[in-house]
Amino acid sequence: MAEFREKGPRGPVDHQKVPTRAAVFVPVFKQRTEADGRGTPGLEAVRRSDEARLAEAIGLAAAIDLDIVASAIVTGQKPQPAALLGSGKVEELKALVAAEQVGLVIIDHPLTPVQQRNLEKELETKVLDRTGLILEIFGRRARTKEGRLQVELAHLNYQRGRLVRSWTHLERQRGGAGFMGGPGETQIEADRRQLQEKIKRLEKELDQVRRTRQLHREKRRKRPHPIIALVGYTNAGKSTLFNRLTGADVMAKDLLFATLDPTLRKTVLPHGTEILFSDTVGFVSDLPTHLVAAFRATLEEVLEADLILHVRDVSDPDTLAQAEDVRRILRDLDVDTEDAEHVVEVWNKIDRLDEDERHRVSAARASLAEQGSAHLVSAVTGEGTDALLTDIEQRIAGHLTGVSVDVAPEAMNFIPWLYDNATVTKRDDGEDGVVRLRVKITTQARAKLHRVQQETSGITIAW
Ligand SMILES: Nc1nc2c(ncn2[C@@H]2O[C@H](COP(=O)(O)OP(=O)(O)OP(=O)(O)O)[C@@H](O)[C@H]2O)c(=O)[nH]1
Repeated sequence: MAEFREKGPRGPVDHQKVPTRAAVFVPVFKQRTEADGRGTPGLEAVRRSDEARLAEAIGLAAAIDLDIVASAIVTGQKPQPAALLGSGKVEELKALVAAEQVGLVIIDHPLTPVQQRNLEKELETKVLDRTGLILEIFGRRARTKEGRLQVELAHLNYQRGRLVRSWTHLERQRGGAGFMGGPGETQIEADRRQLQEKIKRLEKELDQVRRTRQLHREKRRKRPHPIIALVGYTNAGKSTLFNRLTGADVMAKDLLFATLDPTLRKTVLPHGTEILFSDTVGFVSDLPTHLVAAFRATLEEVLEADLILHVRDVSDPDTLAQAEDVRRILRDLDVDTEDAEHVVEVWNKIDRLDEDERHRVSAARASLAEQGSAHLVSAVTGEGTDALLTDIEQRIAGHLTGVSVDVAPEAMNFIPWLYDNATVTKRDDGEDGVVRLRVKITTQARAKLHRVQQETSGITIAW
């Protein structure tokens, strides 16, 4: 967890902007709330410690240009409707905020619009809740047009939710139904309409971008390369592993959500199988449902993957809770996380474990044996990655068969087809003009190859 604390704000540098002095507070209530529980019901063992929650919140805050000058776990009996925290606590925070000249307060808990407004008034600073913070981070990280549009849309939907809620809240205060008109309401109505229009415009634009991407995807689908998707909690080491496995140079920094847009890269496995690796957005606990929905399209890469690698940071004391969060989001996306054939766990950062911890992790892994194994790796040192690649190849090979193809000179035009529809693992250009190829091919492409062979003379195939 120290890892989070070491992080400085390393977002895209804006030289004109001095980092905002910020404070991070994690409310913890004796009377547990759903948001506070954060784990899966019944999974007490994986419930985050308060310290881990604080460390993560600081890490998230540091992911944007903030200078964290104060942080604390704030305990209370139960959430208060007015300002989430009781008035005594708010007073304490106010003093801290003033003493440290804090310009932004992050509350790692969902806030109702009323709570947010009241806290802003009391503390005399801007206040962000967890969703607001995650949206800020996403906004800064999105690179592609689609990514940017998705974030903007999620932001607007978030705002819309807050407008609607505060509006109904006003209604209730005024005595509820029957009250029509009035300046406040008209203004909110107008704001809502404007938001609605903007949302519609964005949705249309996004649709267009997606259609273009869909076309690319369909083109790719015709290719025979299996797709392996890397998923995992933010900072688990997906991009580092992606680089290690593909030799790519994707930004892998101590930067949360460095990968917001999916990145695809082709690589060749030890025995010559070509595959595409896809690096995807990092997950985080309490990812608001509408945000997951917004990224659904991006995550379609994951849904269509032949194999999903769930990358976990096993050096993080919170690794169990993080894994559970990732599984929950995957399940939301209709991925069967119990399917060990399809989802493989990769336990990363083992170089950070001492002897005892290694033992413990190995034992935990051994106990998994029945449900499919996990790979112990270090994306940084490369330990375990060869075995991982070999395992991937074995799993993928089930989908591919090897075929030998001899192409006579009169059928040379057929060779590019073969490169497009199969993975060529060996090629001999014989002196007799015959090109002898060894290829790996999907069942689908096999049927096509059979048809092409019947229509073209000069092709000999040993199935
Ligand atoms: N010691 C050690 N550090 C690692 C390892 N893998 C990744 N890291 C570090 O962990 C940090 C996060 O790595 P990334 O690869 O950016 O993580 P990610 O999962 O892609 O992060 P998001 O983009 O936030 O989803 C970086 O500082 C990496 O250098 C590992 O095997 N060992």
